[in-house]
Amino acid sequence: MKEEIVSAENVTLAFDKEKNYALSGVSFSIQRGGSIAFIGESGSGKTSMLRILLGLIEPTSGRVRLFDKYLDEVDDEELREIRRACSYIPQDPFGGLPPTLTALQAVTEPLVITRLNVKKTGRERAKKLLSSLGIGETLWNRKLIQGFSGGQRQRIMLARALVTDPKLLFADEPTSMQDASTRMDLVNLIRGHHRRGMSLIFVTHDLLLAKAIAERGIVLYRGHMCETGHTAPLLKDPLHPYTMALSAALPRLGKPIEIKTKRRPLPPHWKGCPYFSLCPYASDRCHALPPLKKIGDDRSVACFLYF
Ligand SMILES: Nc1ncnc2c1ncn2[C@@H]1O[C@H](COP(=O)(O)OP(=O)(O)OP(=O)(O)O)[C@@H](O)[C@H]1O
Repeated sequence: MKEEIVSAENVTLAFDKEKNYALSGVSFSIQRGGSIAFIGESGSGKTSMLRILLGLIEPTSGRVRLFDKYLDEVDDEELREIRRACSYIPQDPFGGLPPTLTALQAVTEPLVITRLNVKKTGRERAKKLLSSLGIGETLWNRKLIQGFSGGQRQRIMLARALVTDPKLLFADEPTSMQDASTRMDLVNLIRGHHRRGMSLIFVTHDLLLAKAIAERGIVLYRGHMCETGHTAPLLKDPLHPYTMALSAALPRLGKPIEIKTKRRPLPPHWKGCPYFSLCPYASDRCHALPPLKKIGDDRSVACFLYF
């Protein structure tokens, strides 16, 4: 059986004293070489989850284990060692790179920080990664990061993340500024590293992209897990009304699928289903919070339609 590389146990995160939760009871695990996508709209808690997994913020409750170590038990050196095995692509390409370096310097910098080979082979690897992402020789040496566009910076961030051959990649909407063709270059590069053993935690609002890149998905809505499972059935046969709405919103040929949503005001300190205010199937039962129910081998859904 494969080793578990990441696990989150009932993670919650509250940002204020009123206990408005950015995350509520999120649990999952990934085995070595596995991949998972967090899928959800803006504000659903995807980035907060990544930052907790990286040890950048502490959860209000719950625990995270990376490479068999609980993050709340490791000392600084152990945390540094864990981080050396990981790469993180933050969401913001404008804040995520040192502005006064050239592209090549920005990509080789992690090799210096992680004390990996920065000499010939490291530089060659950096150049190869940049070229494969359309940042050629004329750009990588001559131009400083501050002169690159958002989309180009995203590609440089990906090269910088992959140059150390990480065991685990955390990627937060890494293709959001790409057009359709360059997006596939990024996706294919990530997939190639994943096929060679890299584990992956990917954040996106796009169900289709989640399927292209990750084997499993967790659909988050207002910090709650609505549905989990393999990404292909999540897309093809969504069970939770929120996943249905995400799937229906995807561009497709022919007549668009219409999902009737209702808008109901939520009372303050609502403790029921987080999707209640928009759900076309909401009933009185949904004033309680539906637990995540296992449906089949690798599918769970938190909705009273399935109880
Ligand atoms: N530092 C903070 N202080 C207060 N609230 C915060 C803070 N960071 C995030 N939040 C809130 O937590 C919730 C989840 O935010 P998060 O950034 O994790 O969502 P997201 O799904 O990544 O959104 P996006 O796709 O827009 O980046 C949001 O309601 C957000 O306003």
